[in-house]
Amino acid sequence: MELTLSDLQPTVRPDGRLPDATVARLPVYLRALHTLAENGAETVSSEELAAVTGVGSAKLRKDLSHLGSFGTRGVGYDVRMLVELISTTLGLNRSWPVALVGVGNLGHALAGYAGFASRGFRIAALLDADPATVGEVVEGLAVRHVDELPEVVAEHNISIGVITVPPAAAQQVADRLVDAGVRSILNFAPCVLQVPEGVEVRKVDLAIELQILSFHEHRRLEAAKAPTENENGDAKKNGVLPSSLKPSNLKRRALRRFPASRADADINEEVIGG
Ligand SMILES: NC(=O)c1ccc[n+]([C@@H]2O[C@H](COP(=O)([O-])OP(=O)(O)OC[C@H]3O[C@@H](n4cnc5c(N)ncnc54)[C@H](O)[C@@H]3O)[C@@H](O)[C@H]2O)c1
Repeated sequence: MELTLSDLQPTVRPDGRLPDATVARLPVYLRALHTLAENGAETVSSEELAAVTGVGSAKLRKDLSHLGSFGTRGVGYDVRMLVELISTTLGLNRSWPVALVGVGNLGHALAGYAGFASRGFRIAALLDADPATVGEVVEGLAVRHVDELPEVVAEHNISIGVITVPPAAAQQVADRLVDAGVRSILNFAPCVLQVPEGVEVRKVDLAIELQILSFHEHRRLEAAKAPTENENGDAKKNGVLPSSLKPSNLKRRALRRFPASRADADINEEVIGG
């Protein structure tokens, strides 16, 4: 059966919201669908899309069912239609003006990143506090002083603020963005921001991502060093927590080393167990 976009009615929750986890996965599906479309694919099965996005196919089908059930058995999803639907759901069928505060190393790099525009985000303003930077033209935009934030937000109808200042200045910049009327903030500074209810903050922290990778590398190395050390004595490969890292053994070792400090030895099994 041929379906048109008007047949695709998102089935969001009664409160008008999609589950947060679904929202977080939609951009991942969208990126994969763009690649499929560029390679000439017209349809895609849920299994194929699941494989290229690394999401389980049942979860993927459930996510897409929130947007309207439109996959055709034996044919799959219409790639173009799915791109439209996800883009509309994410509000990407318009361009969002973004203000970036902190035009240092990272700010310069982000200002020059072409990927924003192609995904629906336009850097409309750059701001900084340093008189040496204010007035500099970066990617065709003259850097404005951060004191001008309220005027800049009104002038460009800014909806999203990006913070790329040092952590010590990030809260103050967030407060200024909120006072100026910005309700969505992307924070690159390694700190937690306090914002009033109704303001969305997303944090990007490369160091945290690297630390998570470090944990997995560490596990792999430990498993390779002691392949026979798991509980059954099997020589299992990756993904097995070696006994030296097992929470119970870590706890025992810690208690041996620091017998007076039971609290310190109370290791969070959930975190270590992965
Ligand atoms: N999220 C990540 O993965 C990631 C990666 C690298 C850096 N960072 C973080 O990004 C931030 C910027 O890093 P960088 O290397 O570009 O630093 P930088 O020192 O090169 O640039 C910071 C800029 O912020 C400006 N600034 C300082 N206080 C300000 C204020 N109150 N208002 C407006 N502008 C102000 C400075 O004048 C400077 O131009 C830091 O917090 C850093 O830790 C994050």
